[in-house]
Amino acid sequence: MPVPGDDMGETALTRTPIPVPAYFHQAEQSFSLKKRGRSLCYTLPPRPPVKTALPVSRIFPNKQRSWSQPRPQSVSFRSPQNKPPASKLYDDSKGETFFKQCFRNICKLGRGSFGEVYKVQSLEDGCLYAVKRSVSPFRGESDRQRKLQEVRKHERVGEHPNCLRFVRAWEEKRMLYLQTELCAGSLLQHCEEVGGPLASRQIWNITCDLLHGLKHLHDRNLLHLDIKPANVFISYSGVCKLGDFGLMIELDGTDGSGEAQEGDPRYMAPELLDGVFGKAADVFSLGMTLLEVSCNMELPKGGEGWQQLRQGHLPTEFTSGLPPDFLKVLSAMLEPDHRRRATVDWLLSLPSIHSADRWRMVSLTKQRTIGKIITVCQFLVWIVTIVFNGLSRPVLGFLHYTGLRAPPSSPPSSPYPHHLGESSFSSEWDDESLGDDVFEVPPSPFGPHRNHTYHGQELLGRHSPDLLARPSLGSTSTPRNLSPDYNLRKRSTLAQTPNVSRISQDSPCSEKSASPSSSHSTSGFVDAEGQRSSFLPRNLLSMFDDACEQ
Ligand SMILES: Nc1ncnc2c1ncn2[C@@H]1O[C@H](COP(=O)(O)OP(=O)(O)OP(=O)(O)O)[C@@H](O)[C@H]1O
Ligand SMILES: [Mg+2]
Ligand SMILES: [Mg+2]
Repeated sequence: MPVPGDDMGETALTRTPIPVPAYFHQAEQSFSLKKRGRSLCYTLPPRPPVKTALPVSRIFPNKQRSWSQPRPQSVSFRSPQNKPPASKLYDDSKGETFFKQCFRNICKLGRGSFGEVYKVQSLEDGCLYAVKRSVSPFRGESDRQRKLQEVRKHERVGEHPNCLRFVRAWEEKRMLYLQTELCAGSLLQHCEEVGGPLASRQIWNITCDLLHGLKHLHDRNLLHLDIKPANVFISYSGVCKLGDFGLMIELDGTDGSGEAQEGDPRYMAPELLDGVFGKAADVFSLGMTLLEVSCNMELPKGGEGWQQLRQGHLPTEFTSGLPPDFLKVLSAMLEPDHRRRATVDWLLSLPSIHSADRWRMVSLTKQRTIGKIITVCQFLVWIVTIVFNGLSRPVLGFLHYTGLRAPPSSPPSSPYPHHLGESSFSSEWDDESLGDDVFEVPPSPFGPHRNHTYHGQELLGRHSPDLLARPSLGSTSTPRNLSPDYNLRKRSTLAQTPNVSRISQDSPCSEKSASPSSSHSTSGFVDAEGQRSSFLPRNLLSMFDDACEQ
């Protein structure tokens, strides 16, 4: 018997509400608070074994493809030309990789299913960046094309203050490298550090930032499809940015769902199960992200709790403490029916979001102004130190000459013996072998192997004491639980790292503006101590908190 359709061209059957199972109320118990210290490797499936060399066929002639050549090649879909990435520093005859010649590897920031992300310093401009290197070599041309798509997607996103900035990409020895702006960490890492629900001001700020970032994507007919706290990055000035565009699809008139993949099931919109890929799916994932960070709730990957959240039931034991305005926003984002779900434009037009946005603008402006004042003060202190040093030397020489002061027992060594070309991690980036363990993180100086040299941390400390304190992680998404002993050491280390007030700058690209001496300060905290101004160290992410509180 034909089923009568309604004016939306829908059958009555599709509108029938899904029956609620009798044992549904028990699902309430399936929600839990977030467990601390659980690393992402718990949730990721084991990676397939990687072949470290191209398969050699005895039947078909072994054609050398251009991308399997050892030379680096720039990857761009805007100007597709097979040419090496531009850098004055790169010398083809040296035999070292482009990465090794042009960057200093500081530490590992995190790891996802696609790549491992490293904090690096460009030896060309001195700025800090993040470089994501594909986790395994291209297995063939189709695998390569699939991986290269992330570059095309990044290029499509373009520039927006709430989207991670893409710098460039290149491929070398069957690996893809993506260079992006460096952020202080992911929202997931921030929440792990806070260890509880975020303050309401922070939540509003995150909501505003991410809605603006999402508007930028949706206005360009782009769907992110992988919005989650691990893919939201917090800049050094506390601005939230959408990143990891690996699953992004372009609607561009066509459905685009042919190539679409669902992201993390915890944040996935229900309609994706039916193959309906639309902007509403991103709004739902953003809603889930906000629910997680505002309630410190462990989102279910499946089961009753998963179903319940996708039927509009928000667990009241978690959401009861949320401000009513925010709860309204959350409910509109988590509307089960994608056709009735709020759009980004509608959300941005809400009075509550409007006023939160205004506060956000004011606090960011204030923060930037304070940052600039601190930078100017630092510069002045640096000038005064130089002038003082210049004057004190002849005076001390004179005193020594007149016998009033004893000479130093040994000549003072250069406090900054390290130069930019050096990398204590160079072996980590040894591309001769491309196996799984090539990118093992060097032991943290705070970890059990504290005797290891770890020059990179000093540089890290200059920009982000918070990251300095955060040990390098095998898996980014969830940082390790920090022991009280570790926190104590962290504090004392920070106290010895005087240049950290530089974090108040907007960009981690402060090497250029830094004093020449400080830009080479990788010899150790003790050396640096006597040389620098006495600014108090500031925790980067606490600036975010401060900005929120303002
Ligand atoms: N620009 C950056 N600044 C700081 N940290 C970063 C940056 N890019 C990545 N990270 C860290 O590395 C982690 C993994 O990065 P990313 O999400 O881009 O990798 P992925 O392999 O594409 O992950 P996924 O499995 O989600 O696809 C992030 O969660 C974050 O902790
Ligand atoms: Mg990711
Ligand atoms: Mg990804």
